[in-house]
Amino acid sequence: MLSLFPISPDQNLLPYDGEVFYYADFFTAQQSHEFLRILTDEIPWKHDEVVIFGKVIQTLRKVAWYADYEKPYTYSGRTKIGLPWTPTLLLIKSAIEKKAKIAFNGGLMNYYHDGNEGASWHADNEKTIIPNSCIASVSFGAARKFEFKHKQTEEKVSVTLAPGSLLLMQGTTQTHWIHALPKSKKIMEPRLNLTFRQMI
Ligand SMILES: O=C(O)CCC(=O)C(=O)O
Ligand SMILES: [Fe+2]
Repeated sequence: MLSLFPISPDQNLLPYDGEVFYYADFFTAQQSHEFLRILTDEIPWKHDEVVIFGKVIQTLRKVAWYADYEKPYTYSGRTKIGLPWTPTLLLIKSAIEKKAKIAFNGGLMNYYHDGNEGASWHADNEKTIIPNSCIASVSFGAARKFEFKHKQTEEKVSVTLAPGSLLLMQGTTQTHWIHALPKSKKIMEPRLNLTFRQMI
């Protein structure tokens, strides 16, 4: 849903049980364009594999996992070894670290070819993530709706993630809320999303 007023960056988007901060113009339109072009080419995007009821299923969206010194990361029942950071990713990571005032040592990157691809409801609360740490999500390409749902009350909060935006999810967000990137038939353009994380 479009809001008449820009969301204040200092305003917590969640009403309770977590903290989510949104910065619409973290990167300029020109930077976003460049990062989309470079990262689309330089990241070795691969379909994700998830284990559902013991079966390995390939997801439509493509992913890549980066980390400091080849840290293994267990996610959706699969263990992955991180790729070494590229200069472009390090540039983005350091800009975000300055804003969030913390250091990230891992990142799950997502590539959605168009609105037929999304991310289903989940919380990023794997054992390999530092509990209640900050997850920083950067978006380039198509603007997409991103939703939060409280695990008990089922209250929903949604935000449109614009190209060049930064979303910080922190505090108890992953304990009490799940999130999703809903599919939308109207969206024809690709979207690239980088989620920087703090791993144990
Ligand atoms: O694409 C997004 O905005 C979110 C992806 C996500 O939730 C994740 O990588 O855990
Ligand atoms: Fe997530």
